[in-house]
Amino acid sequence: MSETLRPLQPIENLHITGYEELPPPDEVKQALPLRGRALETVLEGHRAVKATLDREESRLIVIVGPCSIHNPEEALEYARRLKKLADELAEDLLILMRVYFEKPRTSVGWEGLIYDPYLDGSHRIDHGIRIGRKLMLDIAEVGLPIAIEALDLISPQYLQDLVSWTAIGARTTESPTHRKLASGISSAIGFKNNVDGELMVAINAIRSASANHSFISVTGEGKVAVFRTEGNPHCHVILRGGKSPNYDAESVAACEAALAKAGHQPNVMIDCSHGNSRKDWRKQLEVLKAVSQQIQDGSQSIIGVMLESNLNEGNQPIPDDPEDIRPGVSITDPCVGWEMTEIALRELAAAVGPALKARGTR
Ligand SMILES: O=C[C@H](O)[C@H](O)COP(=O)(O)O
Ligand SMILES: C=C(OP(=O)(O)O)C(=O)O
Repeated sequence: MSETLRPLQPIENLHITGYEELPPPDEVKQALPLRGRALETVLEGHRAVKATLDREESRLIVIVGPCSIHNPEEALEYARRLKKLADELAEDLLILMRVYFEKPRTSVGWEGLIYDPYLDGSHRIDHGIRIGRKLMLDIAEVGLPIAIEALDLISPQYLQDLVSWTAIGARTTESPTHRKLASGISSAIGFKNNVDGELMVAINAIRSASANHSFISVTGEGKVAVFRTEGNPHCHVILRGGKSPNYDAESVAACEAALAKAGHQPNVMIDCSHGNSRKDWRKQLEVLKAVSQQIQDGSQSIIGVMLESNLNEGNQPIPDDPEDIRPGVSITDPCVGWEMTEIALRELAAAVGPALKARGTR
């Protein structure tokens, strides 16, 4: 299956062991088309998130779901449960599901469903893209808008039409190529502070992604091309903690001030996980409560929260035999289990609803 690159010069491809061609994005999209209810879900997701960032609507955006998805059936079961909850809380919360397929590792580790769908190091990216796209279509068909992290610079051509909100992660917020990509992405996009907790990289990322750029990518037909962008007008910050947490009112106010100084909208999302939870799922609930309290106390800049949640709580190392993976449990960062997720989001909606309504809209 894998072909070997024959070097033209003895200095080329010294460390490349082979390659496989992928079908062009349009071919995959034609085989797995976005239409009907799924298309309506994506469009409504785009509209509602942007309306919230533009302060035309005042619900709280909630990005909730597994740290990473490794089992499509379990992800769909999660989506069905979440859809019911999203409908129940729709007056106060705009709920999107985290459908994270590409994991940025600190050093090495499983890199997500797209990169290694069989969790065995075979890296069947050709299968991963199709499996991922099919699952995204199924989730959108259920009626839940989708949130992803854009990590790879080419895979958006295969998948991004299904996405209603995008994140650039802590390890790539400072990357010029990701900022350029973000400038051309159709959905609203959140930039995390970096892993050390440095905020200015996210503010600079917004400045960059709001501007026009040119970069190299592939077309739907699979041809290499120069893409020109006009800049993304719907960028915001995500505070995810770093060396220390940054979800407290003082950190949020500092972020608000930095955004205002840079001439950007004071739109801040809080990630309850990662550096803010010290990767302890119980602490995510504490962070969520503290953020809820800030909104009740009148915060105007917090437009959303992110929660890592799965069918079952906690996480697990990937066993040697993927058959031994415990069902519904994260194989990356620890997640809140479903029962606690329901309780926490119901409490959040009841607590912040009146304050959000009092915020008003333009
Ligand atoms: O969200 C997931 C992880 O925090 C991220 O991919 C880094 O994980 P790692 O430090 O375990 O590699
Ligand atoms: C990798 C993630 O987060 P961060 O970039 O904040 O580490 C994530 O949200 O899955």
